[in-house]
Amino acid sequence: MDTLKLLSRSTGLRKSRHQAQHITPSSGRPAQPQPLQNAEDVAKTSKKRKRGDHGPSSLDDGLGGLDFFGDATNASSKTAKSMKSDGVEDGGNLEQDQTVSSVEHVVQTPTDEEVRATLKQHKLKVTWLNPTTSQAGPKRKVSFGDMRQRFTLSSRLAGNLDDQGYTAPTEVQMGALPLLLDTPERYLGSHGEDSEAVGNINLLTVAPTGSGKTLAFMIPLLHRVQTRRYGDGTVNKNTVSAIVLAPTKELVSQITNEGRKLAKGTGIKVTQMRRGMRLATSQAANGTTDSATVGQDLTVKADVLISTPGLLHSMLGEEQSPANDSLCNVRDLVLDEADVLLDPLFREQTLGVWNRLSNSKLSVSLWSATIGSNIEELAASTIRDWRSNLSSSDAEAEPEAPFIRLVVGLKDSAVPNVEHRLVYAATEQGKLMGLRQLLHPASTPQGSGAPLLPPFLIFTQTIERAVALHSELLYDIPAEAGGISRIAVLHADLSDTARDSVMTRFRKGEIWVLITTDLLSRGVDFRGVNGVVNYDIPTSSAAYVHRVGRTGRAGRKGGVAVTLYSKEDIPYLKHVANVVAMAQKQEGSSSKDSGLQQWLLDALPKVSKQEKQKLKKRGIESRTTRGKDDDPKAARRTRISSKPGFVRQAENNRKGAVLGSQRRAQAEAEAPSEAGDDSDFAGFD
Ligand SMILES: Nc1ncnc2c1ncn2[C@@H]1O[C@H](COP(=O)(O)OP(=O)(O)OP(=O)(O)O)[C@@H](O)[C@H]1O
Repeated sequence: MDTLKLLSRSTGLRKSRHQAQHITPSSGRPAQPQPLQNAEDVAKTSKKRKRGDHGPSSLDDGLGGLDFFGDATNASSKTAKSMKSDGVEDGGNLEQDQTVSSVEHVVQTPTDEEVRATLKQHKLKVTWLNPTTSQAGPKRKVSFGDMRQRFTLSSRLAGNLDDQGYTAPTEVQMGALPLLLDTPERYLGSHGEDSEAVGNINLLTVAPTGSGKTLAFMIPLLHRVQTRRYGDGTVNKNTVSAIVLAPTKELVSQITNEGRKLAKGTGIKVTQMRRGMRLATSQAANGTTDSATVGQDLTVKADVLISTPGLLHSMLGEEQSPANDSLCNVRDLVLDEADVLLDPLFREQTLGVWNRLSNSKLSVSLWSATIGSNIEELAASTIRDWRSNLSSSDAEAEPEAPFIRLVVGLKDSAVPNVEHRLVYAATEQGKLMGLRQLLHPASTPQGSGAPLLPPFLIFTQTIERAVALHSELLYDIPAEAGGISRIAVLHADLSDTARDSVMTRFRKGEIWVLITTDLLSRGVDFRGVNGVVNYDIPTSSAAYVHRVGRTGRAGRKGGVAVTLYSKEDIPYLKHVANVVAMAQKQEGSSSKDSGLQQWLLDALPKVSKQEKQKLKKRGIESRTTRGKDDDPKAARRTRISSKPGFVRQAENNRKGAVLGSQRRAQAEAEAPSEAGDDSDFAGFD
């Protein structure tokens, strides 16, 4: 019996898209947004995914282990269920009204079948990654309503959830909250010295974009910080006790914002790390050392610190002595968009921060919509190495925390509630024309389909191309409708203030079309985005999943993702087409709906591993100016313009001629006055 195989992932059929098309994100949110929910279908369909994975029967086995929805009265619930069907208690002596009240009590406790159906419906799959761990599991029912009692959640935190309008947890929250809020002894089956303390586990979660991962890590994080501060008193006020790392400044400030809303009134300080900031050491925050240090301008006190890995790593590098370690009390580390944080781009900084954390009770959680096996291995080995660096007394005192993988829905797939369109535009100019057709509702829909409703995001491969596309489209929105103020560009070369301003205006709905790079492809939550245009094809399937995940969030329907591709992209189209095909399979539509014929999909070349890596690193070669300083012709080819080269050349010639004649005219105008200084001077009257 494998109690670890909690659930065989099923692929439920979606409703027809014709129904979905009428529901736009702006038309309101579903009562309970569940990105993968499709109750009636899931109950009917179940597919075996792997040989030896026996689907429902292995689930039966699994129920003996991990059971999120049952509670300790499971056995009595079964008895009561039989009472319900029989109408009498064992022996048949109970009065009818007593039977009814017992039944009413029991109805709230799901039966095994209901648990199985719910797990299947929400496509939850939890796997133990520690090979030796005992497989006894928690038996908890999760809902925001009863969470306060079950996990002794503070009334403030529960109230803040309520104030934000969060009533029911999404799938990832259903899966992750019991794991993170419960005590580890339930999993380990042992009772350590710290048995009443909030659990110490390492968790790796893969869940679709927009499925509510932020809340799934933020609620337990705040609860644990609060418990440590007020419950067991192991941490003092305003001593950094939890860290969240995210790859971009935009995501960091969004998470800070969410955290602050949830922590309102709890006394927990959620702080966004900024350039030049210093952290108060635990002694200073405590008031036991020189308070002048704390009083300095840039020294901040924080309980929860949210940062990009680069900023925090460089701050730690500047810390004078490890004795003043401001992070020695950190017991929670969250890596949001973990795959990118552990990618070579950010790896050094992320691991630099991770390895600097010295508290032996540290829990690490990793979150993303796409986590490959290489990242999973890296995380497991980092946890092992980190532990091996603990002092022997610390390592002995602290049992090894379980490392658990939670997968919600189909791993590494795009959200199915978005309409995916792949549009062949042949050339660069064709792409610009295709984009204009999407922009202008008056134009006849052709290849790229019906026009998009603003607001929408346009992704390009490089900053130069984002800037060029922005200037090309600047006058495409009529002045009467707001003109150039409706279209903006956001990239890493802009100042922090400019980036903040664009984000705020886009969130407010003042900007309708936002052109950007992959900077905004991850994590950023714009609630009403109706569409995403991949002006340049994404350079990996994960990049596609994250880009298109900016629409269709929290289960909203009506989002559209258009990918424009030219003949240069064809060799790389397969990785996008595969993700689209998988999303459509989940949604129940065919590949034809995306604009890509099956025969073409089959005929597309497979990209080699080296090519994939090169593509991920450099993008489509013809669109990058990097390394082309000596070749102005190649650099010119990366430009975006609707005009063919010969027209641009003719225009340049004309401009040159006009400029030349202006110069000549100016020279002539100046010449007589110089020459005539003496001759024309007629003296004073
Ligand atoms: N329980 C809930 N009920 C209703 N809405 C929710 C719930 N949980 C989260 N949301 C909403 O869902 C949206 C997406 O959440 P979030 O940004 O956490 O997604 P995510 O899984 O982190 O996505 P990504 O992978 O793109 O980072 C947010 O607008 C959030 O407010």
